[in-house]
Amino acid sequence: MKKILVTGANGQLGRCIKDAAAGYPDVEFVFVSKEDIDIEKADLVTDYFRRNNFTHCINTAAYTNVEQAESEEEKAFAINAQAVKNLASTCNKNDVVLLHVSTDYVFDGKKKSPYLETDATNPINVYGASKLEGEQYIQKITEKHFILRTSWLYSQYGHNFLKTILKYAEAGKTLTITTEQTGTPTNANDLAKALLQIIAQDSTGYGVYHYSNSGETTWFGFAEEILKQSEKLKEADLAKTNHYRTFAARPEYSVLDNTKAQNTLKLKYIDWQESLQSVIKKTVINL
Ligand SMILES: NC(=O)C1=CN([C@@H]2O[C@H](COP(=O)(O)OP(=O)(O)OC[C@H]3O[C@@H](n4cnc5c(N)ncnc54)[C@H](OP(=O)(O)O)[C@@H]3O)[C@@H](O)[C@H]2O)C=CC1
Ligand SMILES: Cc1cn([C@H]2C[C@H](O)[C@@H](COP(=O)(O)OP(=O)(O)O[C@H]3O[C@@H](C)C(=O)[C@@H](O)[C@H]3O)O2)c(=O)[nH]c1=O
Repeated sequence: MKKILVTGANGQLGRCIKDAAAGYPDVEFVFVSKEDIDIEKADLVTDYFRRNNFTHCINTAAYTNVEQAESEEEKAFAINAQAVKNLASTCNKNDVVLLHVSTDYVFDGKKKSPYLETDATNPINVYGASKLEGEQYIQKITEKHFILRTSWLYSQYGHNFLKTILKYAEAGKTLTITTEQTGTPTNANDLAKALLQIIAQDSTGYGVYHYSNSGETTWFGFAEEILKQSEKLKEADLAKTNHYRTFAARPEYSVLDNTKAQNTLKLKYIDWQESLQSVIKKTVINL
């Protein structure tokens, strides 16, 4: 029987995996939050693996505040790189398959067509650099790994762009949204299902994969679609900018090419606008 450890259980992806896990009654899931297991504490992690016979570990725990990472570099690397290094070596020692989530922000965004897994990485912010180092440790330390790079995650849970936009709109605030970056919004519920599908089909095509919804847009385009679909779009309250000031630089273009995962892992790709509809329904009710 498969026994899957899921870290970062209270984060948005962790919570989406918990929902998706209901479709797998024959699998044992163990969800741990930071309060249960702080992944920075290597001894705790080692001991926890010793006491449990996990077959898989899905690591969703991460430092994800892109802006704050610029002034908390040490903390970002401790969680996204050092802790991941320890997790990889514990998985390796216990013959546990590690599924890890990474980001489009490992790229510099200078490309003009979707990024392939083989394209050179070159992060332009601290968060992206820390996530890349985490990826590199995994690749060096343990063969049995799947690293899924995704982009612009949103869901009905946690903090994300979709919820920020809906809250601003509810409060009647005017939104000024950047057109400076192009990428693909990805429903975290779709990613959760994809991760569980990889495990269910006993895939052994270990390596790095790109997984996002399909299509592309700017953050402005994403905000506009959120407001349209939730019937809150008032043109006068939504403005474009190409000078939105931030601490962290972000890649100008970070669309991910999903062909490898489609062909090798047989993962289905869902249009981002179509996928947004299901989350909008849940999120509006939850606000
Ligand atoms: N959100 C996005 O847009 C994208 C995310 N990703 C990646 O996807 C993954 C999931 O992201 P998402 O669910 O959105 O992120 P969240 O920030 O919602 O969740 C991350 C979780 O990790 C927990 N965590 C932080 N530090 C530790 C620690 N030391 N030990 C254990 N748990 C810890 C956090 O707890 P607490 O809040 O208490 O600190 C939080 O619950 C991450 O790897 C992220 O880098 C990739 C692309 C896009
Ligand atoms: C809130 C807001 C943001 N923006 C801009 C800032 C930024 O360029 C862009 C996105 O803002 P956010 O800070 O919400 O998103 P950001 O934290 O950059 O999102 C990233 O998170 C990490 C974890 C990832 O891995 C990435 O894939 C990506 O999803 O929108 C506006 O233009 N107007 C606004 O009102």
